[in-house]
Amino acid sequence: MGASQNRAFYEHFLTQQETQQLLFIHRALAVNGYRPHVRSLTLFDVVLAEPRLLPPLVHVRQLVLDAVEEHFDKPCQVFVEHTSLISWGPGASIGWHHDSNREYLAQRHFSAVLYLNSSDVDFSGGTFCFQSGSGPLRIQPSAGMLLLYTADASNVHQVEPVTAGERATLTMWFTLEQEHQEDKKVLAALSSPAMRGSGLPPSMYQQTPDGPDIRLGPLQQLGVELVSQHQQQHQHEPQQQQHEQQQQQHEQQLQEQPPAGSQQEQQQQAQEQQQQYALLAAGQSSCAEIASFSSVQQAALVLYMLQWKLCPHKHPPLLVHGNGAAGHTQQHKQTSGGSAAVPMQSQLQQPHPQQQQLEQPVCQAHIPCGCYTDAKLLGRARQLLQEYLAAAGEQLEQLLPVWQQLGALVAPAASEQHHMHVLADRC
Ligand SMILES: O=C(O)CCC(=O)C(=O)O
Ligand SMILES: [Fe+2]
Repeated sequence: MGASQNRAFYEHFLTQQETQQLLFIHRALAVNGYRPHVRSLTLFDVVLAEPRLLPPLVHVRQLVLDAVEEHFDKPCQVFVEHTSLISWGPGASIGWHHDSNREYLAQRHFSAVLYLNSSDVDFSGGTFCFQSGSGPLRIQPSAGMLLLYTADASNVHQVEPVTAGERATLTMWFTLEQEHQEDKKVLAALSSPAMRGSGLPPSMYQQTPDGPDIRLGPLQQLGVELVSQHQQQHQHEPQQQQHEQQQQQHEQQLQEQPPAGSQQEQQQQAQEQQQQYALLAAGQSSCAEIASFSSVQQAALVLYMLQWKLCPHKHPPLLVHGNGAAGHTQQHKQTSGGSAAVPMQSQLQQPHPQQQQLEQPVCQAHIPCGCYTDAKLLGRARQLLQEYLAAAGEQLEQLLPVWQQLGALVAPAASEQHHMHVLADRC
């Protein structure tokens, strides 16, 4: 990876298989684009034209978002503003500009260009250049390479004309302003009166307190759905009693806690705690509640885990159980090649007394997928785990069963685990 504060590039961000999938989607669906010699396909187009092709695109979109948040050090603060698969034919070019140089583009804070094919192999020309004091910094596109830069005037750039062949990219912009996020725009457009039918079926997105989120749509394909506890109570009356008990326990816990901040803060906290999610295994006669969450942040951890199931290499996360001792972790690192274990216990500054008494082993997340570099993966997983654990706080003892159940959901059957390790070794 090459990097400076306001730009970075990763040479092999995607595998050949991933780039091929995106190229296929582009070739299957792209239409003549917004400029001469350009063909383009937005996320909106894919949702509309062939939603079955969404998962590989949504998967890569999430990888790029993770990379942006990590490189620009904005964990969980960045929203995708626009996603397009774009190809340029002979004659296409763009002169010197930066990506937020119009009033209607002011919400764009970061840009990402993911190259899906290579110059001098698939096309000629099409060199990307950053303006710099000592003369242009020239970047030759190569398949799987990701370029990140801030969209402001510190990154004036151009693309030289393509002279032969077709130059293909996944181009994305990102915003820090939630109201400009793509998911909401796509859903609003799809639900507008101008569209025939009644808009995008809710099975293709999920509602969260932050609004509809199209990224969660693929959960359906995993046989899992995320519902609010409120919905669940109404859909599954027999479970109501149990939930009422849980809620009472929560309220009791809240009352027992020493006063923290103003009454208003406490009320807000209580409200947040009530905004719970349950992750349900779909298609079961009685919905199996797998976990409940007090914030989207925590749900994100679970989704993050589940997204691994969409990995084209089929490397889901493995949840391994150990005693949390360094020796175990080390041994695991050695046997699993480049992948890494995340010792959850070490994230805790003050282990909960009940946790110390636990006879049960502490869960460790072991995520072997080679799509991520270890550093990126670890950074993201650590951050999410930290947030999860901080939020779990007093409820830590509830965490273990949650992870165990999640493990059953996302990890392969025991017989497949050896195979997974073999795959992980090759990453
Ligand atoms: O395709 C590229 O390499 C960059 C394109 C670009 O600068 C833009 O679309 O604003
Ligand atoms: Fe640009």
